[in-house]
Amino acid sequence: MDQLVGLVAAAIICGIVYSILLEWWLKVWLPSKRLPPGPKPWPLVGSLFQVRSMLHVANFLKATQKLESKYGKTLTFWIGQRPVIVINDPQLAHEALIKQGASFCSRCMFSSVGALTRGFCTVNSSPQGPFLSSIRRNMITSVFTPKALNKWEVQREAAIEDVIVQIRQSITENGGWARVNITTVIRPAFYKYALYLCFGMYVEEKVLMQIDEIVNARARSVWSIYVGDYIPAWKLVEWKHRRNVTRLQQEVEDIMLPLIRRIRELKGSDEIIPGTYAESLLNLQDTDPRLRDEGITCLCSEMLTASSLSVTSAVRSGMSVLSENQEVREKLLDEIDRVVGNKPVEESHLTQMPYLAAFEKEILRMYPPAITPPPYAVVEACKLGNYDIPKNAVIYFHIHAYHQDPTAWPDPTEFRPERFLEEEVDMSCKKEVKLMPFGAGRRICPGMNLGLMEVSILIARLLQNFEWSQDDMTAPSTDTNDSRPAALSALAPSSESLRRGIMIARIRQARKQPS
Ligand code: HEM
Repeated sequence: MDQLVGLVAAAIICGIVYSILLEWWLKVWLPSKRLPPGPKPWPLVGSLFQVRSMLHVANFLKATQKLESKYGKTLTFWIGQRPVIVINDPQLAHEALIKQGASFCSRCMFSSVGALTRGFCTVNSSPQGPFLSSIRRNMITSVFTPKALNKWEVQREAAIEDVIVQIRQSITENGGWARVNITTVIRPAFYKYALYLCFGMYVEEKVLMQIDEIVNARARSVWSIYVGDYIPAWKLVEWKHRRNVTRLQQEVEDIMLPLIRRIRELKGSDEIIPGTYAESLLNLQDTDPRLRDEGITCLCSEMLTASSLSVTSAVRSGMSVLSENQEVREKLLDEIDRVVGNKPVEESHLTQMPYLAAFEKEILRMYPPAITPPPYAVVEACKLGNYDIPKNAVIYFHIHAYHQDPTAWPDPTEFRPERFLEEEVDMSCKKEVKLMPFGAGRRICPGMNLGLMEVSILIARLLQNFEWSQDDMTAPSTDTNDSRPAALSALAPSSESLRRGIMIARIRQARKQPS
């Protein structure tokens, strides 16, 4: 009995304390901040129970657009004591990323990300500072300069040829047609390429499969919000995720550490290919002791993830649109025939193919592989428009919202590559944020030119070699890595086929040459 009275008394006291806290939070603390508006958060948990699907980034961002009529295009939510600000307004995104780039250039040091990157040892996850400058500069000079890109052209061509040969083989074995999953055909070929670029050697099929599992897990963790990153006590609930992440990181190290040691031992000898990404990182290690071997494994696996996920997603969207849009398909084929005839499209041909470039931009506008960059952390408290942005704010830039803005894009839901022939749009967003599939500002994707080239070449070659049609017989997608929100897929000619990326391929018959 005494116990029951004690429990009831404790519950009443907790209730009173919570109400006082709520009153103070809503009436005193919150109004003292001039943050962008948003639903009134609850103490301790914030907006977690007010926004549906807040823990899934794509669904969360989609939900914020429904709240625009009430709060405007820039909104604040809360998880625990931390504000999460979503910028759906392209002008404000430009002000933040370009005009105030020095404040909006860091990443959030979430423990869920730290566990997967040995303490933020990737370009993507590293917070602003000298270490980021050093690894980002190294990545650009050793992988993305024209000279470095030329060096690996043969391997890129081999990866593309690998994709074509595989599809052709399936068609032959199946008696004239094949059901092709674009994702599972392209990704391993690109892992192979990226592994060669990193270590100067090819690896067995078994290792490629293992890498695919790791890449998928990384992708999932990017598209989820882990409450434990905001409310430390919640980490207990997310123990399973943390255990999986640690296991995966261990697997990456088991595969890559021996390769790194081999390069260290044989550096300078003719037993290894010179100028690989891993070798450049070992050189960097000589001057920067913060970079350990485990960190090099993270940077190399970032190369695998970055070079395969977005490219595959864009090609999958492109092929799906082409399989249903005969007019665009014919225009592309005409251009390909005119520039290369029966020869395969190569990197050097791309500058002569404006329609292919316009088609690719329209794909990236309608179906951006990343609907937001990874969340930004604000370096120091600052003003943005009329708002005060506190130092620890988490910022999401909603790329999909900018690409569908009716004031920037006439008929934004219509798929029309010609819009990019009529108007030059700068994807680096220096003057304005309009088309931002690669992010913008100091963290803009360093692989932009390579990504654009790979997507164009793959689309052109897949179209040159095969006839594509939708596969209406397959089951709905179980691809958990498809980050596109349902609203975005709904804009596609056939939303389910686009999500699945599974299509029927046949060998393309020779076309009549255009006059
Ligand atoms: C169609 C292809 C691609 C798309 C759409 C894409 C998109 C993006 C986006 C949206 C970001 C975030 C930028 C920001 O934070 O503002 C990013 C960052 C990054 N991307 Fe890409 N990317 C592509 C291809 C590639 C390729 C091929 C590589 C490398 C092989 C690459 C490497 C990276 C890296 C390292 C970062 C992190 C940059 C940083 O945080 O400083 N990307 N990418």
